[in-house]
Amino acid sequence: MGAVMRVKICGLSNVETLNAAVTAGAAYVGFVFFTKSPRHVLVEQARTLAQTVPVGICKVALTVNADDAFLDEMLESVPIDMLQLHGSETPDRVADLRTRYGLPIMKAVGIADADDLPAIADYAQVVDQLLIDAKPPKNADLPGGNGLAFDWRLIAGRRWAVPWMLAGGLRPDNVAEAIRLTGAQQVDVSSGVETTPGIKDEKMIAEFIRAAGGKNGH
Ligand SMILES: O=C(O)c1ccccc1N[C@@H]1O[C@H](COP(=O)(O)O)[C@@H](O)[C@H]1O
Repeated sequence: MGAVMRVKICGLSNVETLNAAVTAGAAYVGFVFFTKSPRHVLVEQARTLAQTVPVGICKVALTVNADDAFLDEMLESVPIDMLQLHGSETPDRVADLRTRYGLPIMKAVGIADADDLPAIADYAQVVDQLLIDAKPPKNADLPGGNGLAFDWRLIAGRRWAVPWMLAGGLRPDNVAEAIRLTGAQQVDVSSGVETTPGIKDEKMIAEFIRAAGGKNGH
């Protein structure tokens, strides 16, 4: 029997779409704590949402170069299972955060061409998981969540020392091909299941998880 595909739905900000992700079989649900993002949630809002997530589904907090004061406050209130670091956090900063909070860390690494690949192995030394995403365009407002894919052939057949997740421009109509080309066993989506930036669609969420072959093991 093949490995179970694990799907993360990121940028959930209301109970309806959170429930849709849970019901459709998401293994991870993500909350974005980045004020420039159309998916940004406040700490209180995330707390309310996170409290409804069944045990066994990983609740991920996405932050971008967050400082300790914010992380202390957020993690005090919100029952988070994993930190996703989506900024320019260095390997040393990642290692410090992992020790400070005792939570699994997933570091996003942006890929545009082959020169970006060594950073994946560098971060693999200090994280629990890697998130391999498209590098944002220069001057982009957001370091992720732009609906942009990279050339998946760049990572075809490659393996790293820790589990990894594929992200960037995935949609219900391309995720199966992305999985086939890269061998990913975990995939992450945000804008590909939205009607407009920040507005998730329950049907697209279910369609994406079905197309990816996702199950949460429940
Ligand atoms: O989703 C956001 O708004 C966001 C903001 C800041 C950093 C990362 C963000 N999203 C993450 O980006 C990737 C790819 O997203 P997309 O599917 O291409 O829209 C994904 O990991 C999101 O978690």
